[in-house]
Amino acid sequence: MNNVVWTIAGSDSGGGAGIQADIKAMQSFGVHGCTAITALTAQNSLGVEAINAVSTDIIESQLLALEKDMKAKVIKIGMLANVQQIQLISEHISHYKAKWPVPPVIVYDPVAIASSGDLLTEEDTVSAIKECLLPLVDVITPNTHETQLLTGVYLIGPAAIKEAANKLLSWGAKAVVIKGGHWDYPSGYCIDYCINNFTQKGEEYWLGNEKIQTPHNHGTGCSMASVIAACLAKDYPLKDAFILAKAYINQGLKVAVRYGEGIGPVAQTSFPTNLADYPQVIEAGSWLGDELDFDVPLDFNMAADFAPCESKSLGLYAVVDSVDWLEKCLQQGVKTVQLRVKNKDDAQLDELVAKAVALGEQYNAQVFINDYWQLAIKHGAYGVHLGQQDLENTNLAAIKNAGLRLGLSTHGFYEMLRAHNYRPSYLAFGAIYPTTTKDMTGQIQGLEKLFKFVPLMQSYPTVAIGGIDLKRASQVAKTGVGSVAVVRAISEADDYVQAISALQAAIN
Ligand SMILES: Cc1ncc(COP(=O)(O)OP(=O)(O)O)c(N)n1
Ligand SMILES: Cc1nc(C(=O)O)sc1CCOP(=O)(O)O
Ligand SMILES: [Mg+2]
Repeated sequence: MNNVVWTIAGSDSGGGAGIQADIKAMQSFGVHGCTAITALTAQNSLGVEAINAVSTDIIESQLLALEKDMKAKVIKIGMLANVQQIQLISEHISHYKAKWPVPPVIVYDPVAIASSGDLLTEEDTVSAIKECLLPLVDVITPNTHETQLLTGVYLIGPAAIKEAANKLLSWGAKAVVIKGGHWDYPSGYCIDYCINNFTQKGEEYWLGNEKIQTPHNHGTGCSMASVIAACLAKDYPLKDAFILAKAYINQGLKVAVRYGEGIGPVAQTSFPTNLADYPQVIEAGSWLGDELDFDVPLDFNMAADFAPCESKSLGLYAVVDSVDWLEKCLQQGVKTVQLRVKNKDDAQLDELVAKAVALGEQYNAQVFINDYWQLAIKHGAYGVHLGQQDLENTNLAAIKNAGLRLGLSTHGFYEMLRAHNYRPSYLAFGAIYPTTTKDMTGQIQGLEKLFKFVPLMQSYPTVAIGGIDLKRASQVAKTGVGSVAVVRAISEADDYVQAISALQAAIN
């Protein structure tokens, strides 16, 4: 695995921002940071005294040395001190994208030094960024001040944020993260925006949390972009990298201290493990969603705090596609079962759900119905299991008011925090391993992430799903997850009775 990330940026003699912050933030996320220095700034906690641009020859010699031996998976670009530097870096990036066996992902954090905006106010600088660099950039991460300088859009509200982000996309960037640390909208909150045309067209995300009150925030921009770069190098999707970067900054701001007379640097800490440091995923129907003028989908009716499950540990969880299999599992003592049927007509479904609910009652077990929440309500099921894409067109209030439990699927940090908005009855993490039961391309989490998800969501019953077989079940259980959900490990076993008892033993 190539965990090399380069930072092409300026040195901050005060140690709080630039190259110095980048390497520390990258280190916190377990990637190796290499550097090509573009400027030697003379600064301390009171301000910037000088910016000494490094010559393009010296920058090039650093890039050539790295290219020969330590190619990067992700390149983070920070301060570029003049048009010549922008042109040089653009030429090199263009060569890497064309010639390297694996083209690097480019994260560009435009730096308008201090609050004066010096480096981004020259017209030729902005044109060089637009014309040469932006078409090569995968993710640009300006703060609101830098966004205004680059786009000319005055950021008075959410519509203006979107307009500016779309301008940056139209100039070639594949994704835009606008850091809201300097934006006080709504008052007392820090709201960040991301639009991603990188993997999927026009996916957008808003994150928010109450502003952390500290003057010691030097280096937050560089650190946030470096964490995004590090996470992308570790194959996190951008929406998860965005979440983790914000959580890391929140964690660092809470313990930041001063080292000189002036503003101290954001503290460089470690992978965020405290839920209180994570931002909120802002959604339609929430208070912050209303403040940001989100449209509420027609069939959606927000609800949170669903009925709890009897126990925090749901044990072996059989996911089956027929009433016949449901009964076989119940007969073997499986206490959590899900009816997951696809492609049946309405009349058949009604009957299947009615039978599944009756069997659950007969065996005193928790039967969840996948997808068909109206039928689950109609027949008084124990609970409903829904995916993230179901959330927009489900009347959650109806499920809650009927007293049904709600289980939610999550695939990564972003979806986990989104699900947390609804305080469901349990959270499922998947797909832990590759599976042939369902196309989970790009959504395989692995055990390392499961080890992070479980303690963050410790107030919920938790479930792991995807590619879990008898050999893997005990490893999965060691993460502390309260339940292991399987399809093929039971349905394709040579002897399902023996498989169920072996899985139960492995989990316990
Ligand atoms: C326990 C559990 N976890 C995740 C899923 C996946 O549900 P969903 O996202 O609704 O996808 P489909 O199962 O409908 O394809 C699940 N069913 N059970
Ligand atoms: C139905 C399902 N949902 C998943 C998710 O990650 O949301 S993975 C999955 C398939 C699980 O099947 P098996 O145990 O055969 O791998
Ligand atoms: Mg479903």
